[in-house]
Amino acid sequence: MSRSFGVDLRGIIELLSQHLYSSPRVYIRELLQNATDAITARDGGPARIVLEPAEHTGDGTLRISDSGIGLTEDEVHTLVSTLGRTSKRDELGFARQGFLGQFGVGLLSCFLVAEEIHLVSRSAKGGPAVRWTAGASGTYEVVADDSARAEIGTTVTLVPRRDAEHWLQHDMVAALAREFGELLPAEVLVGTERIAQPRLPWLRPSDEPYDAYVERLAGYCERTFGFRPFDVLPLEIPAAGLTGAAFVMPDTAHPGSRQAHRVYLKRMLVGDSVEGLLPDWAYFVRCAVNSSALRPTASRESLYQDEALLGVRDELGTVLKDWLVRLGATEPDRASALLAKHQLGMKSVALVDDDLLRLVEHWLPFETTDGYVTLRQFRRRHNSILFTPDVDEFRQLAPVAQAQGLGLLNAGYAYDSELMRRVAEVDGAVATRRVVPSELLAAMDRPDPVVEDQLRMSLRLARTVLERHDCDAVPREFDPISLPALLITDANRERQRDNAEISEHSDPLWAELLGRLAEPESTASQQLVLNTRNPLVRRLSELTDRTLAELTVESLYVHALLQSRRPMRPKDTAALNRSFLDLLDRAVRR
Ligand SMILES: Nc1ncnc2c1ncn2[C@@H]1O[C@H](COP(=O)(O)OP(=O)(O)OP(=O)(O)O)[C@@H](O)[C@H]1O
Repeated sequence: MSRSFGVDLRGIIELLSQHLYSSPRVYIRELLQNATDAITARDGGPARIVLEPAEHTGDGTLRISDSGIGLTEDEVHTLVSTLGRTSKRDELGFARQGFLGQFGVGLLSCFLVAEEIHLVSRSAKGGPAVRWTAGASGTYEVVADDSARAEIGTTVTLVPRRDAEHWLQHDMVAALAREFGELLPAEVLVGTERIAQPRLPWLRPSDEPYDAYVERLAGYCERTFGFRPFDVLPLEIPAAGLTGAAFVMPDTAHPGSRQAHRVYLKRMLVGDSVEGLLPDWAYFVRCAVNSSALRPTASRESLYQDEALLGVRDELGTVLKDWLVRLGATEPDRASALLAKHQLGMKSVALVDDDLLRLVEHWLPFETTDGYVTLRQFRRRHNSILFTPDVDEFRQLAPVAQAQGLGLLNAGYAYDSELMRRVAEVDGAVATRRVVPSELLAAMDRPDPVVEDQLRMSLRLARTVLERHDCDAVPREFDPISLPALLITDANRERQRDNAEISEHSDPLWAELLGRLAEPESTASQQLVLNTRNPLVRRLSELTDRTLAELTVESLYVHALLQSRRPMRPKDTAALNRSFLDLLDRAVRR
């Protein structure tokens, strides 16, 4: 007698195909999963799954037979014919240990490729064999037929949907069975070809030398992820029934790139681009793992975000961190090569992890006025780290700082300034300090009073010219001599505050100097520091042509602005054009 599922089956199939499963290919996974679970439930019986694709059955159908526990007629009614019913949960609805399935909808995925499903089964519990036939239209039939099957187990036959015939053909079935079921703990055959290999590739047989093991895993990584790993780490978390391997990528990876791990749950593939297994900072590591305790989402294509997954993520993060610290201690050259490639990730972890902070201090080179050196080397030379939080500011201040014998570090790249703050938190406030531009000003000498006097008129003129740029002119003697002027953007109020800050940390001489520098009458937001050692600046006082003197001052301002690499405002561009073209005009006319 034909019965109805009592639901709109076509609607459900459409729901599954469009919103749950990414592709019809998952039907093979669901069939393999049911066969494996049935074998597990039989406990101790033969473990054999045979897939016969269309070329083998000869009638376009696919047959999959297992030596599992089978189904009685009653079970076919209650379990197979009732959507959402499953034998793989206990009375309280918890997933039963050892089984892959849990939702009671997997068999329906066969309707993504099949018009009809035939199931013939004989139960290990006894009773006659039973035949179940269901159509995608939503009807099914159950018939007890003792002659349908002699051995205990189940055979499912799929009659293809129109246009889905290719899903049931040999090459497709073999490829999918290999992908999903390669590690299943049963003998899996497609036709006569054996698919499953019982050994998890990352487990090391007791007689395998460690080097050969690492080499074998490197080959596995190349085949699976497409890169030869920088290093291979075996993984084991007994509490999560997890074993596997982590592969460190040899080249720069993007910190924002998606994690893509190959994950098996109870030896069935979940996917090869599964996310969420490692902390975000470990973006340069790929894992292949099998776990018996983590849970899949309903689609079985990703991991369910629960406490167990969070625990695993933390533990794997610790394993990777320990490895990094060990590498730094035992193989410093390799550690620094790795750090150089994965700087961003390392820096981001170092912000929250002191072990990694030490590693970064030891091995990561930073741009400084001493060239590329590590934080540790820099601190050894200068006691504390004076840094700029901005690359442009570093470019502008480095030559001046260098000439004054001050060590300056470029902390203008991602995470650098935060790292400096972290070092100060861990090692005390004096360990690192942000440079304030006026600090450099403080390190420069005031000009000789005679020179200052000679330049008095020029300075007055310069202040008048620069007023329209909201800029003050300040004379100082500094190196390098070749640099005529340095532009310091430092709003007055901000400067006062910075000065107060420096006074707290500096010796009394500096504090006094800074006190003198806090010229209260100046409210300009910028200062053009004119280098009184520079010949061009010196010659300013000799100019009798006022217009030429004004043009020269404006050119010095624009030049210093360009040097500072700050954005040009329209009025700056106008000044650049005016001064450059007028000077050119004068030169040509002469
Ligand atoms: N090959 C089989 N041998 C024995 N029982 C089977 C077989 N295939 C399906 N069943 C029974 O039918 C039930 C429903 O199967 P279905 O694949 O729809 O869901 P499930 O495997 O329980 O859960 P999931 O939706 O997570 O796959 C199973 O719980 C199982 O009891």
